[in-house]
Amino acid sequence: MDKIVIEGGHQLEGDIQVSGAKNSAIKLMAVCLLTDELVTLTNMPRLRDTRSMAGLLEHMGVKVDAGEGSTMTLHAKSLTSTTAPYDLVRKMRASFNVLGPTLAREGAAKVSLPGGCAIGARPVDLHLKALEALGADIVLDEGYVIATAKNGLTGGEITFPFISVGATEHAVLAAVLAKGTTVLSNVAREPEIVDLANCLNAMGAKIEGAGRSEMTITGVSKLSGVEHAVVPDRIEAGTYALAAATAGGKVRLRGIRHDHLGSLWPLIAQAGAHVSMDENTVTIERDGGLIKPVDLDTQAYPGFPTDLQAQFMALMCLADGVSIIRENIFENRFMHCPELTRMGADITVTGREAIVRGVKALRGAQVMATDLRASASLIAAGLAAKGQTHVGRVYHLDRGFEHIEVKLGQCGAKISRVPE
Ligand SMILES: CC(=O)N[C@H]1[C@@H](OP(=O)(O)OP(=O)(O)OC[C@H]2O[C@@H](n3ccc(=O)[nH]c3=O)[C@H](O)[C@@H]2O)O[C@H](CO)[C@@H](O)[C@@H]1O
Ligand SMILES: C=C(OP(=O)(O)O)C(=O)O
Repeated sequence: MDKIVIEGGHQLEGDIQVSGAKNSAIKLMAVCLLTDELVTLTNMPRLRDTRSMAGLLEHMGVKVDAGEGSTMTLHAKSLTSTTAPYDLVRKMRASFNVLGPTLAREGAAKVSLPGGCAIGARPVDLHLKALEALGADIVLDEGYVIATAKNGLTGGEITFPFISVGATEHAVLAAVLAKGTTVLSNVAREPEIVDLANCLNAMGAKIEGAGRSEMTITGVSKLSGVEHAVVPDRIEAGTYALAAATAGGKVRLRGIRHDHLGSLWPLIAQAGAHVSMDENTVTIERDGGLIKPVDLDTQAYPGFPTDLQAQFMALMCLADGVSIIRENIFENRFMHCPELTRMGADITVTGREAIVRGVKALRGAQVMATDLRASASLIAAGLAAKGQTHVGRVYHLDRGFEHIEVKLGQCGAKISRVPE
């Protein structure tokens, strides 16, 4: 397995092109199960997660062509299997979302309970309740969800008790081909949900309200093929913005939707970095002045994303004072704290809160990536630290960041990937 080695203490200077969003791309890939026509996705990131999803879809009979660049075609002319086995689903959470579309198309599906980042218990009860509300019969057997809908799915009313991105997407993916109208209340409003709805609507679906708390879906009997560009990755963009603020320097992010990170920019500015933007770029600049402490509270969109919490913490480790970071979405998403502590950070975690007492400098150390975004926080800390940092278990990183060492290297970071 590879590790990332960083020689810290070099400011970042340059441009970074933001890729398509991993968390949209993998759900958009599942869309192909809803049509026997060709689905072409452009601005696709090349990631371990998109490869895993492609592997699962191929197992089900989908012809996937990932080509060389950022275009992927998927053709589910007919399905050869309605089973998504454990070995293919355990690698990532979103693969579970093949259940709804397969059920909608074939009337039956058997899908392993999912894996994904170990950041909490992450049950799928809301997904299953949503599918049941659409008429699915569901049993759990030996780690698999076995779902049937002999007469097809029918529209229903679903009020989610709390916001879930995955369950919202899953309900949408199932309801588009259901008979009748589905009303979804208290849904997630993330840009990735809007991206999914835009793609499905371009295929002939009738989805209203994406990006708002209530969505209405009028089922259609058939969806056509589509060509759709994946929305820019707001989490990747936010990660590089925070890395620039942490390491210092000036980085211009290209191909970004800055309106998707409305909760981040004021906090970066409050921390002491200068943020400027035009239509498709955002520039982050910090000249080495003091980093100010900023408190943070993760929330569902449009609140501050949990997927940037670890990276923001890396910045706060170097603040001139104390900040309190509260994680409201996942109950176990502070595993980067002991690793940052190995680099000299002063962090106390109590339940869902981390108290970060800023230190004057971080020191390079051997650290371990515990999950995807935690890995990125360790890299940002390593860029700012004195000396060498070795980040192990980079397979987490490869799930969701396209060529991170190349993109940072182009901005002057001394970063390389070496066999462990
Ligand atoms: C592949 C993908 O897009 N992953 C993202 C998605 O994950 P994911 O879709 O898994 O996250 P959810 O929004 O569903 O999870 C929110 C909370 O709801 C809980 N929950 C969820 C479903 C359910 O059936 N029961 C239940 O209790 C979860 O354990 C968690 O505590 O949204 C998260 C929140 O923005 C992001 O951090 C992840 O990067
Ligand atoms: C938690 C994440 O991914 P997953 O939901 O696939 O584990 C993430 O993208 O930060």
